[in-house]
Amino acid sequence: MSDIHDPHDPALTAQLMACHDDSPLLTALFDEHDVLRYANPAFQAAYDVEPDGQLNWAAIMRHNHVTRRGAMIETQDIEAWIASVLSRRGKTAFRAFEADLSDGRWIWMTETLQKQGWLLCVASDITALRQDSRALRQAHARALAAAQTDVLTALGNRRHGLLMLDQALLDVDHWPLCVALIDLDDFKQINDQLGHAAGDAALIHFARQLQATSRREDGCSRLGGDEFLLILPTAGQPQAEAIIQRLIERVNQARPLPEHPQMGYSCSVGLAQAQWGESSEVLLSRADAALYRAKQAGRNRYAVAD
Ligand SMILES: Nc1nc2c(ncn2[C@@H]2O[C@H](COP(=O)(O)OP(=O)(O)OP(=O)(O)O)[C@@H](O)[C@H]2O)c(=O)[nH]1
Repeated sequence: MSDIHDPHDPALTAQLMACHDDSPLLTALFDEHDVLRYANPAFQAAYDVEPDGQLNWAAIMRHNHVTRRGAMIETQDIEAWIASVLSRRGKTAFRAFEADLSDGRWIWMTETLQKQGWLLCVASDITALRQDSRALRQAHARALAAAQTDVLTALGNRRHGLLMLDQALLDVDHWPLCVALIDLDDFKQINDQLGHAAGDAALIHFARQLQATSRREDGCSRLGGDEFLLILPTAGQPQAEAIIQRLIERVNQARPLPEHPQMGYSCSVGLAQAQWGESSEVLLSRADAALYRAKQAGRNRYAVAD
């Protein structure tokens, strides 16, 4: 039999790469740390980027924002914009959306999550499609994103977090699955002593630490007030504990308010590993009981649910 169907055939691989090189489709591959590992010439030209084995997606977006090339990003706060997109990027097996490029093109981007955590991005130029329904579609996409986003921190909001949890509990590919309920310690004091705006700044700061510490596939959301939910797919208890430990240490070292360089803060965490068939309500109530124990034990620590 001919080996033309052998996916490991080097000749076939070379042919496939040549196709990508010549293709008008924008194709890129990001690894599990969201570092760009491959981009075909169409993608490189569109996003003004060259893979160097270090550049991650967020850095590409910051560069695009500053230079006004590549992705069209209309925001006053690029970090909030990045946080908001990261709360959706790479969280589901497949996602597709429209996006504008600064050169005036309009693309249909698809993101396909590979089993090992790499993200395949393929986009086609849809500028020529009918413009009349475009505004409506964009408004719809914006409304959908807003409905999922916490206004203050730009993380997923409560509704989005709970929806992601329900989906994760049903997806066998996400198991083992852990969740962490996180609550800032004595947060009321920050508000009382330094004012509500300082409290807001601390909440935003914490949201950034949470995203920076977690993996791309993890779901970060703000449930309300100073309480956050971290969904950890494909993480057993030891891995989840390591991530939470890193988060607690990172927060301990942080000084969130430049105008109050002495002020630190901390958080407490209730960690629970999901059991097959368990509802999100029961899982969260176990995590909540663990969080309560962490608070009782002196705060600035995590406790694991029974
Ligand atoms: N600045 C600010 N404060 C908020 C916001 N939402 C809720 N809060 C405040 O967050 C505080 C939450 O306090 P609690 O979690 O009950 O208690 P705590 O002081 O953190 O103490 P422990 O949780 O027991 O460690 C309350 O004072 C709320 O008013 C917000 O969006 N911005």
